[in-house]
Amino acid sequence: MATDTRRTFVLASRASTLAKIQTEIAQRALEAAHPDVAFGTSFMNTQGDKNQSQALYLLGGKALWTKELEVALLDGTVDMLVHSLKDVPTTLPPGCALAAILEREDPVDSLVVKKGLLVGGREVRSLVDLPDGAVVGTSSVRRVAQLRRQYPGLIFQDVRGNLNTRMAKLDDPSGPYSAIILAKAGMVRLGFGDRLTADLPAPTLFHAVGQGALGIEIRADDAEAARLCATLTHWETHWTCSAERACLRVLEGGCSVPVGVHSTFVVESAAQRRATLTLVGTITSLDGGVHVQEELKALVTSLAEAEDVGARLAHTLIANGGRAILDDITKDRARRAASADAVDEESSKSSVPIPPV
Ligand SMILES: NCc1[nH]cc(CCC(=O)O)c1CC(=O)O
Repeated sequence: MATDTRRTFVLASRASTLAKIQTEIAQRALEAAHPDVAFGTSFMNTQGDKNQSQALYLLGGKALWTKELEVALLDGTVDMLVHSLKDVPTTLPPGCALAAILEREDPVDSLVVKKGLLVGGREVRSLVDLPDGAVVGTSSVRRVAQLRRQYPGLIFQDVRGNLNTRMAKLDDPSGPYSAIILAKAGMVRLGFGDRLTADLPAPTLFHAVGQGALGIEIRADDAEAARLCATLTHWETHWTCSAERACLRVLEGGCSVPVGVHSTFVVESAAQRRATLTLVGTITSLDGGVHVQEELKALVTSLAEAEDVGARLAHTLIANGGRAILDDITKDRARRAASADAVDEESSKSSVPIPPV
């Protein structure tokens, strides 16, 4: 089928600096692969960008960053949504489909220490260098749950806003944060790689499902967009991230549940698409008290087999203590959402602490 060269494909994303950079990455890759086709861009603010006061945990994490974009996609205003894959719900709305998953950056979480911070006259190089009572910013329950367990002396506090805003809050001399924790991929894409103090790989932090990868979402019936996007897919990333997403789909969570993963994908044969996939999954209670961790390793020869590894891992996690943790979280969220509704608009603008301790 020949490409309709008269059509301009509009790529869209949130309007944050990171989202724009990511959209440009996708646009450049599409332009390189399809020099005869025209690609444009469009940027918009989503609910997740607008609601900066309420804890992410209470907002529920469902389609916060994607919904408005999907409306524009489905009504034909735009054609391709460029997302951080970790922000894409595991089940897409009817009529939407993931058409590409680009090669993953390092999915690790990293520590960023406040500019010029000294403890006992020394530079802070890792979390162990921080004194008891130091405030560490992160708005992810996954990070907080896992770190509370290992660093009970530290105080974890919500920090919202796009990456630039968070960095400004960190470096504010009168601000509370000694350090913040962010996804390395976003920092590198933004050109803030030199601010990363230390990586926090598993088993310190199991990263979020899909972290570090970009996904392109299209209308499910747009065969032409699908064909253009398919050339951008990095199959190793696609299979790995699809396994992670299959796990999270079974756990019925979004970015608001403390689920972490660590994946390794060893290609046995690129020509035959055969690989050994090792997936570690974790579910941690919000106070860090209970941590369930399971590992599954399998030879996979198709996307479906990779997804099956993820789904099976989820069932093992559920059976071995994960169900109780997830049920507690559901109950806790309902209780907190009810009490948050009761406070007035003004007081809900103060920073909302993350979960119960
Ligand atoms: N929800 C925020 C978000 N979504 C994607 C990234 C980073 C880039 C990536 O994971 O690809 C971030 C920021 C962060 O977690 O520090």
